[in-house]
Amino acid sequence: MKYTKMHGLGNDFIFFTDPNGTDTDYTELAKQLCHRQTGIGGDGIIVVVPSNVADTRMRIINADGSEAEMCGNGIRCFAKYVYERGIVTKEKFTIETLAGIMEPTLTVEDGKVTLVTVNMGKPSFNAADIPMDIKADKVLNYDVDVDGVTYKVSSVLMGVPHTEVFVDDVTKVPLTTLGPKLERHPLFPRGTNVNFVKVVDDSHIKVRTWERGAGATLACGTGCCASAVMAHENGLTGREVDVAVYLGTLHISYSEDGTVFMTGPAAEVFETELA
Ligand SMILES: N[C@H](CCC[C@H](N)C(=O)O)C(=O)O
Repeated sequence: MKYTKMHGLGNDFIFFTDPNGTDTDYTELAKQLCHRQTGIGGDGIIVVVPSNVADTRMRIINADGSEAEMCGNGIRCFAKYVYERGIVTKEKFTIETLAGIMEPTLTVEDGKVTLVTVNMGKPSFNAADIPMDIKADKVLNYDVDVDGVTYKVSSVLMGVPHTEVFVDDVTKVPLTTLGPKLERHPLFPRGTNVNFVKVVDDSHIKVRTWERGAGATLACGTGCCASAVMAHENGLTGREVDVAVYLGTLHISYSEDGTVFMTGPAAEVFETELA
């Protein structure tokens, strides 16, 4: 089987195509391939499978084997992968995901995809959609207790569940201690990704993420979208925000009608054959 290693700002994935992969259980394969010592290494695997409702379909399985509904950095890489292999030949097309149909628009130079803008759809704010076990139309600055300490969180569904914690310095956040405790907090029946956010000014934020099913990652695309959306909903930024992560920046546009557009790079590292 041919595997391709790709990343979006360091959020890395192992890609392959499976024409018969519509219902395949990839749990064990994901754990095996994502292992950083005994496998290829990655935050997840991403599989190209057929779609009846879009030009193609993306399945994303986290390193722990759990399947996620969507992946922002992954879908930019997915768009590059399918275009450069001729699976899709248009520079604007549709991708079926468990979170709905997403629409990438490609920047192509000499046949190579150099930048991808994705229509990520609209966030869902109601606690029941996230899901979060409280009654709220929108979850802003909600008090959550973790080991006797109260944190103010803002949670949202941006394809996948995201919980925002606004901080003064993203280099001093309890990513690997508080991250997993919020990820699996009883308030979130399907878990949550956790983003620590520093607001720099009206159009710049910095984000560090602990991902559901993958742990601390170098970037999280849906997390950058969720962070920009909730920074605006908290009155802290405008609707056009550059989100800085370890290895670069995503531009998030949160339109007046609620639609979110994410623009950023996608990189192919290597391709290999494994038995
Ligand atoms: N770990 C996430 C899925 C991948 C999201 C992230 N890698 C992104 O770029 O959006 C979850 O289980 O919700």
